[in-house]
Amino acid sequence: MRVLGIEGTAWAASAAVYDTNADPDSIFIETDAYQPDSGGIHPREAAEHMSDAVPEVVETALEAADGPVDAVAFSRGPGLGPCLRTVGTAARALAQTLDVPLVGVNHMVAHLEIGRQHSEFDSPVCLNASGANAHVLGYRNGRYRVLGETMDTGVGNAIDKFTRHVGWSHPGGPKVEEAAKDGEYVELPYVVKGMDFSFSGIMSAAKDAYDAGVPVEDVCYSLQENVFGMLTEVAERALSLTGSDELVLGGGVGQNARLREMLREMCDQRGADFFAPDPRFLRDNAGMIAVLGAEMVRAGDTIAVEESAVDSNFRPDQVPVTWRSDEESVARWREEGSEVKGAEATVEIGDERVTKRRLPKSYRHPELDARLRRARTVLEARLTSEARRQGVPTPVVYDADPEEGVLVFERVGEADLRERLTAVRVRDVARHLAAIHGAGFVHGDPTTRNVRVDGERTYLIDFGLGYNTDDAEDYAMDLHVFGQSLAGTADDAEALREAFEAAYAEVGDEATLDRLREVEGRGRYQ
Ligand SMILES: C[C@@H](O)[C@H](NC(=O)OP(=O)(O)OC[C@H]1O[C@@H](n2cnc3c(N)ncnc32)[C@H](O)[C@@H]1O)C(=O)O
Ligand SMILES: Nc1ncnc2c1ncn2[C@@H]1O[C@H](COP(=O)(O)OP(=O)(O)OP(=O)(O)O)[C@@H](O)[C@H]1O
Ligand SMILES: [Fe+2]
Repeated sequence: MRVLGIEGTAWAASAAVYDTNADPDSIFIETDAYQPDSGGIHPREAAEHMSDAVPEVVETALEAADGPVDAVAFSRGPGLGPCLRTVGTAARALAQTLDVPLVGVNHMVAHLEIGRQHSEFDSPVCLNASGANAHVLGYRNGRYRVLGETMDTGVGNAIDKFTRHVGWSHPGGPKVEEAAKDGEYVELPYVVKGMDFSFSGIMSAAKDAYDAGVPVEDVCYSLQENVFGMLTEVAERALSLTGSDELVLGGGVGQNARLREMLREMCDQRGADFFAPDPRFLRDNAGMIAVLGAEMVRAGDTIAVEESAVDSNFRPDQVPVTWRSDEESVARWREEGSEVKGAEATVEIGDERVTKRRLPKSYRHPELDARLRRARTVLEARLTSEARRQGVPTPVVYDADPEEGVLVFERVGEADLRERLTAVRVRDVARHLAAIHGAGFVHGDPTTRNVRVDGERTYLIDFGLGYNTDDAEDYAMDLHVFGQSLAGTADDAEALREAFEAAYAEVGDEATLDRLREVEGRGRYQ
């Protein structure tokens, strides 16, 4: 079978024909890139580029193919509305002219599937680091579940906004990478909430630092260290939560050598496998659309022209994954022995006590690493005890050594919640979170792995990402993080989530639930 793929969500007018009998690595891709004269991508101009360039790249791709095509696959979203509409129209016309089926591909799922296919991994955690998006995903129960994502802009767009501020042309990512080679580390914000993260604080701090005269190469270097450190950390959290030992990378920012180096090093350090496709498959390209399009055709997943409207907010978790079996799953935790490897720490489990060590992470800049380990150890000791005073079951803290990053706790529970999920326990967790929010702090990482279970009793552990706050947004993020961890680890995630929110509603502040709705409804494609 031969499938024509067409890509045109933002900057790349691209076409490729994938022949399922040929090696997917060798696929011929024709791309014509839009380059703005000044500033960032102008949606109208980009759409004009698409209407000029798409027919040409399609013609070139069809000429390079060995014979007629059996289907036309196109990016239905997410992306810029004017571009999507232009390319959608071209794809529909072509499918009708050639009299072949039409396939509507989710661009973000294509970014991760190309890595999964080339890697030949079974069911990896997928990190999508692209211009308008940043997600950590894992397949479970027929969908790619979003385990974590940016709470504001995509990672590439965040970097590109900084480079516009300093007057560099679009795209900024490669220029930051080049400038960073001569830079030294300066402190910038670092924001991770469970497996979610945010770039707005770090980006305004980077602009301020530049305006205050910090050498631009130092700002670039430090931006990369923090932003990619955050992405690597959340990828590791996803590996730890799901028990997976495979990671694949996707998206245009994945072309950055420092990001790839950090991810590889993190995976090496925890004994996981890492795969990043070639740059031509990382940036926007029609090869990935054609390859996923072929999988979808094989699964009978084609669409009628009348139902092929584009969707600029098309989320990856909206896609029914027809081409993979329902039985497959990213989650595959095993029995752990007396030494547990978490995302941040190794935990030695004794009969009565556990010793948690935040060992240095070699992928992280040593200064950032020391700062995070120290601060999190202090906070974890303080908030674990503070939660107990609020009546929330937590382990007793026996000893804390912030310089070494070591904590000694009472051993609690028989298992992690992810292995014993029930509605009763999930409601209990909601009440614990309401209690600590009422006392003016957040847990920061309430996942099904950071709750220990003993009969019906549930204990909160791992307060290292907690902090004092009276902002409803922060409380809402605790609920959001727990909901996402259910999606990644539970079979009946929806029902459990409802039970969780209903229990929070009974005892917690209504404003927090209102804010949760707002957080979850927020458009993320800025
Ligand atoms: C929806 C779709 O239109 C969008 N596409 C997109 O963002 O293009 P993509 O090719 O995946 O990524 C482009 C981004 O990738 C960044 N980039 C390219 N090379 C880079 C490098 N060496 N280091 C860092 N960033 C880089 C660019 O600065 C730009 O922000 C997306 O996937 O989010
Ligand atoms: N006090 C405790 N009693 C019993 N088991 C514990 C205790 N603390 C930690 N564990 C076990 O060790 C695992 C990892 O601990 P913890 O979550 O504190 O480490 P981490 O590296 O921060 O992990 P992650 O960031 O992946 O959640 C827990 O999921 C739990 O199984
Ligand atoms: Fe993309």
